[in-house]
Amino acid sequence: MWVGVVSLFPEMFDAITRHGVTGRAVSQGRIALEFWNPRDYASDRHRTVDDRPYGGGPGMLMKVDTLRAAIHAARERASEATGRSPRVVYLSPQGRRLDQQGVSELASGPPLVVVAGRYEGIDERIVESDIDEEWSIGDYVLSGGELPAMVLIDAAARLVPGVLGHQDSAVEDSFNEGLLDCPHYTRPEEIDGRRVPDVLLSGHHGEIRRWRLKQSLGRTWLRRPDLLEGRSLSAEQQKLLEEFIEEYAL
Ligand SMILES: Nc1nonc1C(=O)N[C@@H]1CC[C@H](O)C1
Repeated sequence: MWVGVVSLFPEMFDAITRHGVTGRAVSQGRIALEFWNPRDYASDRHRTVDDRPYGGGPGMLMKVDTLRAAIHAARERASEATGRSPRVVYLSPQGRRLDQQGVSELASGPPLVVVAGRYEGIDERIVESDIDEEWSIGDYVLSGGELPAMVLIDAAARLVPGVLGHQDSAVEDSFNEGLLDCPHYTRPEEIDGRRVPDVLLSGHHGEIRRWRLKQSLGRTWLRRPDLLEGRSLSAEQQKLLEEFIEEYAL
């Protein structure tokens, strides 16, 4: 997976390029990240990358010419590196809310150029002319688009074949089945009197699978019933959820 990143702080992305699952994927060449910093396109002595908003008010916007130059350079490189025109996405609270479905769509589409805003954001005319899609990681305001960009890239990278050591762990992740994840346990068998559920010590893989699915369904029912709305459950899933609800009511 190739991703172009437009950011004033490319060094922030060390968090995903040098650590963990994504860092390994980069070192193995399964993921390639390339960076364009608008500051490199500044021609003035102070290498200005921000500008004042028309209409006044607090805060600044990203300067148009340096941002556009960086986006255009990233677009060109995307086509050169992948042979396909990129999808340019901008992270902002005004965007479509990112969820696993959205991650899957983005990961399976054209190569991505991810634009990370700073200050109060970017000129609307750039959104109209240079941005293909606007995405949000949630209803809160951050200092920059770099963390949202890393969230998106990390989630997309996990879907690239071979990135996860044990491919199933992607499937068992929350939201891959559209359900919340089941509880997980590791050594020791008891912590302050709290024991690991016996089924997980039984070695009965079929029972363990059913227990985990039941817990996922039950947790989703308790914590995120919206995820179950309009969702058709298999006969097994329906039975397990009904069992969970009965036990919960006791
Ligand atoms: N929530 C979010 N999901 O994606 N991006 C954000 C976000 O808060 N962006 C900041 C707004 C102004 C600053 O430029 C960056």
